[in-house]
Amino acid sequence: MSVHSEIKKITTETLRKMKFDKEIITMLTAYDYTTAKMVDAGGIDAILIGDSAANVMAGHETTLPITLDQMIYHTQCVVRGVERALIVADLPFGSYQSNPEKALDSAVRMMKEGGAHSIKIEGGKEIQKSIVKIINAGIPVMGHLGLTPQSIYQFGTYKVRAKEEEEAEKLMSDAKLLEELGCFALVLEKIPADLAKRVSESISIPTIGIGAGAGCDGQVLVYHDMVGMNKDFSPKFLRRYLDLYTEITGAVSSFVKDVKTGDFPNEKESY
Ligand SMILES: Nc1nc(=O)c2c([nH]1)NC[C@@H]1CN(c3ccc(C(=O)N[C@@H](CCC(=O)O)C(=O)O)cc3)CN21
Ligand SMILES: CC(C)C(=O)C(=O)O
Ligand SMILES: [Mg+2]
Repeated sequence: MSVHSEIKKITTETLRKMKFDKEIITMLTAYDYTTAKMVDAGGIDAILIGDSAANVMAGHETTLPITLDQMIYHTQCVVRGVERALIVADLPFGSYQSNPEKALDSAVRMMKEGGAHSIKIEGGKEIQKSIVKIINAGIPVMGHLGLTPQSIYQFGTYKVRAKEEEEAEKLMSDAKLLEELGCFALVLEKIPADLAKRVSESISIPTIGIGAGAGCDGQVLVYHDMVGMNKDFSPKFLRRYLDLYTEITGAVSSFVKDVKTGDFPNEKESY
């Protein structure tokens, strides 16, 4: 890496400053080199190698089956495509919940083998010791509260979280705890907009929302959802910027037609 790098890299400190300057933070997922390159070139601030790879890459029903080895592989692919964005990698289900030592081992592997710049883990007070252990090793941690998909079998549904006062209060105190522990940012997933706004105003670290309204310090979406590759995922919080499902199936059927009719390859496309 050149010392005289032309590109200004985004760091956890950059995100902190963005909140201070009231500049809204953007994050998208990526799981592979080619996509990461495009997302980075589009000017995104942070790229998340989400455990949503279990869904959009592997076709699983939930995020639970993806392994640490698989997440490391996706992270390695993304890292090769990124020049500017901050790289955040999800620690998958089972790689940090059992004890702080295991959590640190998983985080270290994600940094050392994966090449991530930071890791994200789901939960608050329950995983406090693990968060401290990881941060003490010099690894930046992004928190994740609200709808935490690794706990889906406990929740039972993907409905909005923290609508009731009790859960909202726990979320607020977890958010303050994550700030105190030294997390550099925090994802808020599928919670009422007014709660997300109150949380964002109550802590100094940036909040990045998904289905958490405009009061957050940043917004994140799953790449495949926002480019319209996912036909069967239409939550209210999603904005689709392309209809790639239609575009790509159309392109495939044109290729099929051109080949079957003998139109492709033509003379110019042959040697
Ligand atoms: N493709 C994809 N996009 C995501 O945003 C995403 C994943 N996968 N996988 C991991 C988590 C799971 N997430 C989810 C999952 C479901 C809903 C959701 O709103 N589902 C239903 C409503 C469920 C209900 O009300 O019971 C919907 O409206 O589609 C939202 C976020 C967000 N993450
Ligand atoms: C939805 C985002 C925040 C996530 O955790 C993921 O993509 O796995
Ligand atoms: Mg995730």
